[in-house]
Amino acid sequence: MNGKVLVVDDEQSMCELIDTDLRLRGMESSWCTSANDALRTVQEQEFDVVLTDVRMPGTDGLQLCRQITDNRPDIPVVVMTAFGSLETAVAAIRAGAYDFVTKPIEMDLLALTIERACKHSRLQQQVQVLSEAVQRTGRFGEMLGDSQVMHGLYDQLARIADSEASVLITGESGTGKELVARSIHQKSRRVEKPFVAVNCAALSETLLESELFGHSKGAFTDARTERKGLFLEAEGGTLLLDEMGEMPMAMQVKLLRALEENRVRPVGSDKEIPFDVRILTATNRDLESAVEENRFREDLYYRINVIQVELPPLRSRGMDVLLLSQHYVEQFAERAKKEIVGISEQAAEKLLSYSWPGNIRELRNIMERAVALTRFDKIAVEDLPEKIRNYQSSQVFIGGADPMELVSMEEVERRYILHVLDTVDQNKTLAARVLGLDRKTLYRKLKQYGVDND
Ligand SMILES: Nc1ncnc2c1ncn2[C@@H]1O[C@H](COP(=O)(O)OP(=O)(O)OP(=O)(O)O)[C@@H](O)[C@H]1O
Repeated sequence: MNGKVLVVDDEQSMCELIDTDLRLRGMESSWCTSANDALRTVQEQEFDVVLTDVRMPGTDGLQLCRQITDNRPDIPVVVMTAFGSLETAVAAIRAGAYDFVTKPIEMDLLALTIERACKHSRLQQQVQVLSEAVQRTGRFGEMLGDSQVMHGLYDQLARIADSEASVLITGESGTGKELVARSIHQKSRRVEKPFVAVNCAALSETLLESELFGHSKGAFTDARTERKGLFLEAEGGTLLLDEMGEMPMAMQVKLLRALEENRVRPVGSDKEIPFDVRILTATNRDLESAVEENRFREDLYYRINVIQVELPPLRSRGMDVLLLSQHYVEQFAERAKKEIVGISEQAAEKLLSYSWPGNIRELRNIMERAVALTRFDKIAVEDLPEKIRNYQSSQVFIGGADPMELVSMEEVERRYILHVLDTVDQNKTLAARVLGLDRKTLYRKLKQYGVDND
């Protein structure tokens, strides 16, 4: 056990007894015999928990509890009440106490309560830090994230925002590809001009062609008026072709021609119109395999993939899960006019160990639901869906199958690198970014481990 406890009791012998016991359990501890002394000590030193008796001459334990929760809400207070005095216990909780224990004190139970309170206090501090981080750092445009892998991404985005090169944005569904495209546009010199996005999977081939290139009046049955098309609507700005992997083959040919010539020919027209648009594409498909299987044109692939931006899955972004959760809780709580400050420690643990197949979109939906459901001032485990509550994570078992097995640092490194690779679906560029290694070093290490580097 670790943590620092301030024990307050007007009986010195009681203070000494608890103090000694807590020290034996590995905790740090100090004691005072009056509430006023305690208030002073809390201002001078940092504590994880205050444990106080209720009945004391002068300022009593309940008043002390009120003053601490008003001035230092980050320090949980545990109150000691006499056995059978339930009213006092209720009054203590109302005064803001984290929990209570009854006298005569059962030391194991007290230690457990204090341990829980310490954990709670640490989480509170973490939430506070996260909340400040949401306000302050870890942002690129509208994107949030303070993890190493996200900072790597922000650097890359800052470098490419002002170039004119086509960018292929890849990543699992819900990882923020559209948001990245918007951010690139917002940071580029095209920012004053339009950003236009089109979902290539949502339209049939003919509709997609007239959506992108426009059509002349009477070009087909429904074409009663002339239409400009998205390439021309985005003039001077940026066009995002989303779900590019779904684009029909015949359309791919037409798109390639337009990109090569920087001109579009509206459906039913014989005039070609030049355009000045930066093209961004996004896909959650593996386009390289699609090229190999002849489902995607190789020439178009090279044309759109001048620069590739790979978005890491949420499960490889570490504490960003909590940062984003906190952000959405604040957003939805404000909308619902509910007083919710954050996420309970237990709920945070569940969120951190879940695998997030639907990434940030899934997390956003889950937080919206949790805010609507919760009856507490913090999102609790019961506010989370069953799939998260019951999720069995395959945690990194650095020690291997046998928990008693002791291994060398080198072996720990090998196991961790392989674990990260598994987590990002064997994507070596992403794994290198998560690990903070350059690709060459990662390749060298994988070669040492006998992993195929193709
Ligand atoms: N880093 C981030 N910070 C804040 N919100 C994010 C972040 N990434 C994604 N989101 C939010 O998550 C949701 C999904 O993002 P987006 O639509 O950009 O994902 P996508 O990868 O394009 O998904 P799909 O492949 O399904 O089209 C949006 O509500 C977006 O605002």
